[in-house]
Amino acid sequence: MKTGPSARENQGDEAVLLAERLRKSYRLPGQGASNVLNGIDFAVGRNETVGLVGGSGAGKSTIGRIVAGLEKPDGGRLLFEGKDLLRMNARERRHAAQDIQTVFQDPYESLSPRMTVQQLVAEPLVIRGRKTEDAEQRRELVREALEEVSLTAERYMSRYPHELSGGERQRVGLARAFICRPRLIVADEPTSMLDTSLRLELLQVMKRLSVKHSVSYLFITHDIALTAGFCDRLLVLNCGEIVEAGPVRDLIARPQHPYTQSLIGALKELDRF
Ligand SMILES: Nc1ncnc2c1ncn2[C@@H]1O[C@H](COP(=O)(O)OP(=O)(O)OP(=O)(O)O)[C@@H](O)[C@H]1O
Repeated sequence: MKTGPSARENQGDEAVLLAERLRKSYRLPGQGASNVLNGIDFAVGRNETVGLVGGSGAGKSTIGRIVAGLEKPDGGRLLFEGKDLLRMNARERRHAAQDIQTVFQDPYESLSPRMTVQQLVAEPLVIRGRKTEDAEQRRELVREALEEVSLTAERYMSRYPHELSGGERQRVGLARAFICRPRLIVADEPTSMLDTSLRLELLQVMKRLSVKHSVSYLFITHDIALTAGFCDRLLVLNCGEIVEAGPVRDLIARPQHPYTQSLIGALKELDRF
């Protein structure tokens, strides 16, 4: 296991995503710049689920937004399958965006209330502008995508987001993410609005789909307990630096950095509660 701010694992060759020296700061009116990411390095391997853990304000979602193309870093490199996402032209970036999908914490925010489930799940195909499918073929792909997340197509296709439970909405979000067969999914706290049993169910569906479709996840969470059975590897982010990185079981069993030790310690305290 490697610790320290420069902990970059030797995954460059097979990495789906490779971040090098990523920097980001925000400037608020009347205040100086605040450094959120201080030159971080990490990799996500092919078919790998990498957990990104850390406390509130550590910079986790900032990383997620940068990888998803929703925000630009101030510096560094971000290679997706060997190509630098930060140096692509608009057309290349749009193309890459289809291979990198997102699932967010709040499905209310990410699903348009005016679209039916059928339209929502089909939308990425429409955006992609695939000429190969007609409306009937698209409907069939939506049906398959819904069945894959264990939603019966007939029951759900014509519903609107407000007619779904929180867990169902997150499954629709997953179906939307998977329908274009991405290679990487950034999942930012996808389960945090669900209760414990729904949380586990959603993680099981996510795991099943990633194995079936060979997808890698960058799984962002403040809850290290969730990562134990779900992630292959963990990155621990504290104050804009990756302070520790390694296989999830090793890292939880033998945390090296004091910050990781405090996260694991809090977990054990909770168990005793
Ligand atoms: N658009 C913005 N303008 C100014 N500051 C921002 C902006 N977005 C994020 N920040 C600040 O950057 C820091 C990191 O935010 P980020 O959302 O990445 O943290 P996080 O680790 O995801 O936290 P949480 O677990 O609470 O969601 C925070 O201090 C936040 O206030």
